[in-house]
Amino acid sequence: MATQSIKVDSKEFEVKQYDFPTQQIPRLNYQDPKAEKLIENGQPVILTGSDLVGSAYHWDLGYLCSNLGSGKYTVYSSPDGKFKYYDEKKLPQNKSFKPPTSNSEMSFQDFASKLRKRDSKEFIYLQQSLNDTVGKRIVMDFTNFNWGWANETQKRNRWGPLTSNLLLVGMEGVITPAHYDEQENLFAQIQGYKRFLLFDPNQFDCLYPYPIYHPHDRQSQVDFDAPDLKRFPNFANAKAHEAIVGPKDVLYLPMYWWHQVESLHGHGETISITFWYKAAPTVKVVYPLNDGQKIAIMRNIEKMIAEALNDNDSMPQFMKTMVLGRYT
Ligand SMILES: O=C(O)C(=O)C[C@H](CCCc1ccccc1)C(=O)O
Ligand SMILES: [Zn+2]
Repeated sequence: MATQSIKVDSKEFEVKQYDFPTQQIPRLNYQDPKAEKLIENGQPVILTGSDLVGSAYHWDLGYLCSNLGSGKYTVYSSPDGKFKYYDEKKLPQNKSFKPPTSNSEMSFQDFASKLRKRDSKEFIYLQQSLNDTVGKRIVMDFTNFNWGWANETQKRNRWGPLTSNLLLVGMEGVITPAHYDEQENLFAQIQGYKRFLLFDPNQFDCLYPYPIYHPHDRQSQVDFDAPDLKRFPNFANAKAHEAIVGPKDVLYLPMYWWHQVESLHGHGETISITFWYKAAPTVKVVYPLNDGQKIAIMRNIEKMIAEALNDNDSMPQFMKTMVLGRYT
């Protein structure tokens, strides 16, 4: 695997090299009017100085072990370090689907001891929404997040309600392959370094998401390590943005923006917390539509066709009949 070293803020990072060009995402103080403008326009930006999770900067494996209580945490395991998300609710309609990762519930202490055992060939990744089973010190840290700024940002951009805070603790080298989410996201980094490869929603036709009824809905079908340009020719035109986030950074990750997330080697396990917000309700449709709105329309149409046909196997032929030779 070809790697390249990139410098960010006088720090050097060894990162995997892919076939597409990348350009850096701006890194601005959270109170900079330029940063607020970017968020308003749904453009990604790395925010410094917000202390959004300042009360969690001291979270490390040891502290979490002693303060997360004995609750169970969902830990994913992958043989190749890739953790392509899949929707378990769609497994019944996809009998032949083989999940690429396994997951199990374990105490944080068990997870931490698995992490420390260097010999384990498997990669593991803890992904758990913060709930009330955590110890009271964690609850206190959580209540001391910079909610003033978070709530003000949510209001100013007319985002919907905060839906969840996901605690992510990953081994060095774990990768969440390219996908998009349907929520606005303030991604707070606490320990370690994560490289985000971001793609504008208008790159939808370069990234070939799975069909909507597939467990990997919203994930790209393209294997970035070995892209199949026969099946996915337009991937050759993909253009990425890149953001390396470290401790105390917050990345504003706009809804519908594609992202691949890599926990970088040489800086220890990564600890992150997501702040996912529902989309701003569309009060009045304004033309021309933006790319996110077009993706929402495509998803609704795919859902309606799948429902109307009531037979996913006939969907490919139906879609080709509708488009090929007619809308080309
Ligand atoms: O914050 C984001 O949006 C990310 O993709 C962060 C990513 C883990 C996300 C795990 C996940 C993906 C889909 C549904 C629920 C959970 C990482 O940091 O590795
Ligand atoms: Zn995501």
